[in-house]
Amino acid sequence: MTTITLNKVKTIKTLNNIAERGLNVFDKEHYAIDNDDPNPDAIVARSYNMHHMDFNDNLKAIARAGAGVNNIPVDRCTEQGIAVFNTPGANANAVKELVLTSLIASSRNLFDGLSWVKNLDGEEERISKQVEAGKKQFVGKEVKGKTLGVIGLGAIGALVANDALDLDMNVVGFDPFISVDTAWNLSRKVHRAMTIEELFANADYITVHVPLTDDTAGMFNKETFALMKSDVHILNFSRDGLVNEGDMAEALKSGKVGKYITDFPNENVLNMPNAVPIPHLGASTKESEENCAVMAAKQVKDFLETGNIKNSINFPNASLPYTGKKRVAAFHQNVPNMVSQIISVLSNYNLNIADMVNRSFRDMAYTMIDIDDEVNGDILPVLEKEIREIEGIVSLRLI
Ligand SMILES: NC(=O)c1ccc[n+]([C@@H]2O[C@H](COP(=O)([O-])OP(=O)(O)OC[C@H]3O[C@@H](n4cnc5c(N)ncnc54)[C@H](O)[C@@H]3O)[C@@H](O)[C@H]2O)c1
Ligand SMILES: O=C(O)CC[C@@H](O)C(=O)O
Repeated sequence: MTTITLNKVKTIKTLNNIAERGLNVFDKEHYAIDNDDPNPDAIVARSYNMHHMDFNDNLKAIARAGAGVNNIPVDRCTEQGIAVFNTPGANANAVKELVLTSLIASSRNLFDGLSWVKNLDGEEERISKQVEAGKKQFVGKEVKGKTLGVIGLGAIGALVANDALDLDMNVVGFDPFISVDTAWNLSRKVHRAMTIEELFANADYITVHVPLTDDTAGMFNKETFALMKSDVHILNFSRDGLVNEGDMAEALKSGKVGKYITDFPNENVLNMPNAVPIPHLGASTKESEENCAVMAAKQVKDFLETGNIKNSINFPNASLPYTGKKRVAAFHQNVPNMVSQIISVLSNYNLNIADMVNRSFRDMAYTMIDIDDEVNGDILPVLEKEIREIEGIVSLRLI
């Protein structure tokens, strides 16, 4: 087994509450969790909005213990050479369970019924009379035999779609970018809609599981509501920005949308009739919080110690077995000659290459080169300086 030598204690800053099992991945000999350090090596966060934050030059990685990364200024991180990670699928089961719970509970008017009954007062006999007289206002609908439209068949959407079949629902899914892995896991009984309009036209319930991006923002609006059945129930456990909330308020008032179940309450939602606001509980289970925190911490630790990358959203995935030899890890523009220029610096110092990997992602690329020879500590700063000076290098580490 290769022993990894860390020169100094690295600091990890956490934003939000990160499960202890995840933080324990960072052994105390080599890491300090220090939320006051202005120059941490890495940040681990959940939904904390980082758009207003400045990032120090020492920061190498940000890990989102969760799926959505719209709280992170990803483009700015890429410009500064900071790797951003997330934890795909680690909280999917938690969200799926709450989606299916809310689907049935809201269809049965359970949330309204519970608030009503909690406000009843009087003696037992009077309460039971009020219950029997009042319950007719909460008559609901069974989901069996109805059609659920699932927009986005990724980690969460695919689980929801498969399990809704077990509720005897018809399931229609729409995802033009579905991954091969998810397609394999999706039941053949899930009907794949060719257009989102087809899904809108047929669904009695619609649940959305896509990231918030420039393309998906406001995808629920008065034009798309017009394509839906009347009294459709919409479940949003993805992000509030997917919905034009002014249009949603109108659609709820007119009855076009029967219920809007959302994990993202705000002032608008709280004032909407028939909105069911849930306090962002989708991923809030012990299991999911631990899964996400452990996965995020392992990815960051591996990146800091070996340069290897898994589940980054702005760096390419790249992996080279770590043998303990001196490793050059460079994040750079995806343009010709970068690798040869780095190798040329190494060969000027008569350093032989043991292994290397070069991967690209959009405009950027990542190169790791293991040096076969013992490198004299004195030349490391010179090597670092010369490689950094190559045009197109964004960030560099000699690990
Ligand atoms: N409520 C919560 O606590 C909670 C927890 C986890 C995730 N989320 C949100 O849910 C989203 C989905 O999570 P996930 O883990 O399933 O992510 P995922 O990346 O596994 O799946 C997203 C899917 O959406 C698809 N997609 C993208 N654009 C689309 C479009 N225009 N139309 C249809 N499909 C489209 C992608 O192809 C992908 O398959 C996250 O981005 C996050 O915002 C919320
Ligand atoms: O951390 C949470 O509780 C929510 C996470 C969720 O919104 C996500 O995108 O993964």
